[in-house]
Amino acid sequence: MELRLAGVGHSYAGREVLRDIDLKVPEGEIVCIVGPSGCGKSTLLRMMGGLEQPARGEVLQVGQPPQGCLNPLTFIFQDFALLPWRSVAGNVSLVLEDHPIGRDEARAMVADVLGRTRLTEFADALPRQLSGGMKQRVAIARALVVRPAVLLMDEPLSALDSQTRELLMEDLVGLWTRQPFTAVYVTHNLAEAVRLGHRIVVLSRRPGELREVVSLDKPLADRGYGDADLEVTQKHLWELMRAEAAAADAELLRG
Ligand SMILES: Nc1ncnc2c1ncn2[C@@H]1O[C@H](COP(=O)(O)OP(=O)(O)OP(=O)(O)O)[C@@H](O)[C@H]1O
Repeated sequence: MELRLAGVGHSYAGREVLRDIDLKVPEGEIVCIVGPSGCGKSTLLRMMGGLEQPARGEVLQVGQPPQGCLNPLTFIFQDFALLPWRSVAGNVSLVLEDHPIGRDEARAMVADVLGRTRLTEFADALPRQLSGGMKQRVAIARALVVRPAVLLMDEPLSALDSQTRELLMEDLVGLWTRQPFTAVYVTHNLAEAVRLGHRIVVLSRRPGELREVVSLDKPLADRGYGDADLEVTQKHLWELMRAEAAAADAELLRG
């Protein structure tokens, strides 16, 4: 299944935050969204996930979700949102409880996803026994267990230290390489965008408009830390972002 946005725009209390966004999220690709603070990245993600309706334009779901999909549009947020009294396996299995799935099948699905996210040996641990990075891995496992059509990630690594972020980026690349998924990934971090994005969408300052879509052909598995090719793209993204930030500052001065 892919997502298509056509002429999406939105305002809050008369203040325009998004303008005329046309965008495609193709099946099996990770689309990163970057842009200056307050340009509407999270708002756009919420619209893609159906949490909010755009005032203008439309978000279309094209094609079928993958077989066995229990929740087509699944979010992963920055703050993990784990239940502290449930184990790792218990937090993951929670999202299966509202579905007509037998106990054995649910157990097999949880075991599979814990294996894929390298959490098997932590299945019985409680969230308080885990580091921030491990907690976010549990949140990723919980999102994957429902076999989403599109994973919607809002700065999932931004609360973590830089080493942990690096490890989790490797995890996401490994997960995608073994079993490609479709995702939208909102981030402030341009290094994350060039590591994870097949396409990187650059939004302008508010009201967020599509400034540029950068495609990166290099396979995710071949993109490494400090990769020279990626640095060229990262620099280009930074030039775009810097121009937007400077223009936003100038507008503030003009009132
Ligand atoms: N529910 C809401 N009601 C009113 N204004 C809102 C609401 N949600 C967001 N906004 C405003 O819309 C604008 C865009 O917000 P949004 O969080 O989408 O931007 P962002 O690009 O994700 O920001 P950041 O990079 O700082 O996380 C901001 O000015 C924000 O204050």
